[in-house]
Amino acid sequence: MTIPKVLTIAGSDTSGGAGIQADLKTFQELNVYGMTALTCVVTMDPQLWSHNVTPMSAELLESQLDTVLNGIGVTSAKTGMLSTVEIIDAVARKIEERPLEHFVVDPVMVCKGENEVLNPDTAEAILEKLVPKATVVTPNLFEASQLAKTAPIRTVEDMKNAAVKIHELGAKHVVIKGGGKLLHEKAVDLIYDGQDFELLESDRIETNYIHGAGCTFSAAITAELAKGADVRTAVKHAKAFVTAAIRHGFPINSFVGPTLHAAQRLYRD
Ligand SMILES: Nc1ncnc2c1ncn2[C@@H]1O[C@H](COP(=O)(O)OP(=O)(O)O)[C@@H](O)[C@H]1O
Ligand SMILES: Cc1ncc(COP(=O)(O)O)c(C=O)c1O
Ligand SMILES: [Mg+2]
Repeated sequence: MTIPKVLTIAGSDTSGGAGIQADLKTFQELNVYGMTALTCVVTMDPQLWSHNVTPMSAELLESQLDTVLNGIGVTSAKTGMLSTVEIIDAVARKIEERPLEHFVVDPVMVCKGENEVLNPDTAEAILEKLVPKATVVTPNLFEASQLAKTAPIRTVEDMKNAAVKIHELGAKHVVIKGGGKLLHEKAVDLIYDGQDFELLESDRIETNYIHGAGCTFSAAITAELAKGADVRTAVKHAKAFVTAAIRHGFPINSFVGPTLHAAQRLYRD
């Protein structure tokens, strides 16, 4: 049996719902073989749940990328939290050395519940160095406004304008996640390929347990691409996967609730 091999280049969410943990759980659910290049470790204050990000050195990240890209090989890879400009540079260099069939860039700039960009320099580096190499880029509304350098995005029309600008940066497909924050009754995501817009709508679930939803969504896209789906089909399967995961999200303490990565398997949603 051959199983597609995939890589996530992302941070560790110690609480298990987002980051590299969400990616690996999603890969496992979707029948691909997951590998990792760790960029940083995120820990939380047990009393306040404020986040602390400790980056890896760029050298250590490069060694991990060499192991996987040069020593094994993958069909698709994704990025998540990258934390420093040096790490983003290292990722860009390694991907240039060994271009991938599919490269999904999830331009993580914020953690849910936190409003500040983790590091403003990284937003600019992601835009310049990684977005042009992306098969698919998957910003949430905040990240899309940062990449497109627009005012806050509130409507589907705003999403379309931002998608055009992000496509001009060089990404082949732009997927903007409206999620629960758009002025819309549904949870709407937008796909743009430089020609056509397609809106994906799902029921908007009333819940606070959506920690890691974006990581789960981009990991599912990466897995589906590795299995041979075209981008639109991959995004649609990923949307169904994350919607089920959100529907069965649950609290792990009084601060945070992740999505349930196993939801499709356990509940046949
Ligand atoms: N309340 C919700 N109900 C249904 N789907 C949602 C909800 N919130 C987010 N989503 C979906 O989850 C996926 C991740 O989006 P989002 O939570 O905005 O990303 P991020 O975690 O990167 O901020 C998208 O497909 C989005 O539409
Ligand atoms: C390591 C890591 N990556 C990514 C994220 C972003 O998660 P989300 O999928 O909710 O956007 C977080 C949020 O806490 C994180 O800790
Ligand atoms: Mg995100």
